[in-house]
Amino acid sequence: MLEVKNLSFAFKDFEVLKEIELKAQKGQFVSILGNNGAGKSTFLKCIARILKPQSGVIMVDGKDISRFSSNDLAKVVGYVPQRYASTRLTVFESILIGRKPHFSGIIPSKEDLQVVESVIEKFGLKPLAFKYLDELSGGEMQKVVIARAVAQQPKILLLDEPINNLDLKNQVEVLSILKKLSKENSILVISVLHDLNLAIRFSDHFVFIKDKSVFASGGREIITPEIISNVYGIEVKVETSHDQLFVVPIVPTI
Ligand SMILES: Nc1ncnc2c1ncn2[C@@H]1O[C@H](COP(=O)(O)OP(=O)(O)OP(=O)(O)O)[C@@H](O)[C@H]1O
Repeated sequence: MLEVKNLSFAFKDFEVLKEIELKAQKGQFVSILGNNGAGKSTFLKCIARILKPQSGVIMVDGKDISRFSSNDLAKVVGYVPQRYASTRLTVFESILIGRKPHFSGIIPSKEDLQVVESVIEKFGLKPLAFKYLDELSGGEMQKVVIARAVAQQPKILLLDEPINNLDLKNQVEVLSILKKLSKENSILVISVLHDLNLAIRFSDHFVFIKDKSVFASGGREIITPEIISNVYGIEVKVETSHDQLFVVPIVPTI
């Protein structure tokens, strides 16, 4: 469904990504992993067409996304950035804007309103629906930004560190919603995550970026101490508990 071929990107002469390859299918939850500055956000921005790669091609269902109109792209790819500005909109209005690519005129349809209502419900945002965004906490705002991208109903949902402002309960809740969405609505979810253990818990596919390239890509079989130690430059153990894998950093006793 998504195929990234030979993608390279540089900021002027500073090369960030080199010959990146990725194939992913609808219904998958893919985690993009790697050190700070490895190029994870840059990779998502290339797929979202915010940045234009110097070479390579990004195909969705066999079509090159560089040829899509902005509106058609918004129906296919949703993007939740790492940082976002707050505006003087209510939570309801902000999520409704996510439906804009689907409007036939300037008035939202009954279906648009129903989607917004169900997304507000799903994210537990009903009590905040008519609050202004600049009155929200960091975590509440983060949920709204994700909810808006979900209301957009894209085929591919890109999220850049979607849980970094959230408490543990909300981290699990948001990742559970995204996981359910990927399975039930056959959406391809691609998320940059820093919490390896939550990434392992929720993802079907992992992409480790190191030295500008894909260092390893695959399922649970690539969650090994060798690969993780190599990518992050820290010694780790990988343990199994309750049928789940856990990455444990080996920290010298202080
Ligand atoms: N607008 C820009 N101009 C020049 N260099 C940039 C720009 N944005 C990012 N970079 C550089 O590109 C590299 C990759 O940045 P990117 O944000 O993609 O990394 P990341 O893996 O998402 O990092 P983090 O985990 O810290 O968010 C970094 O070295 C960064 O300094």
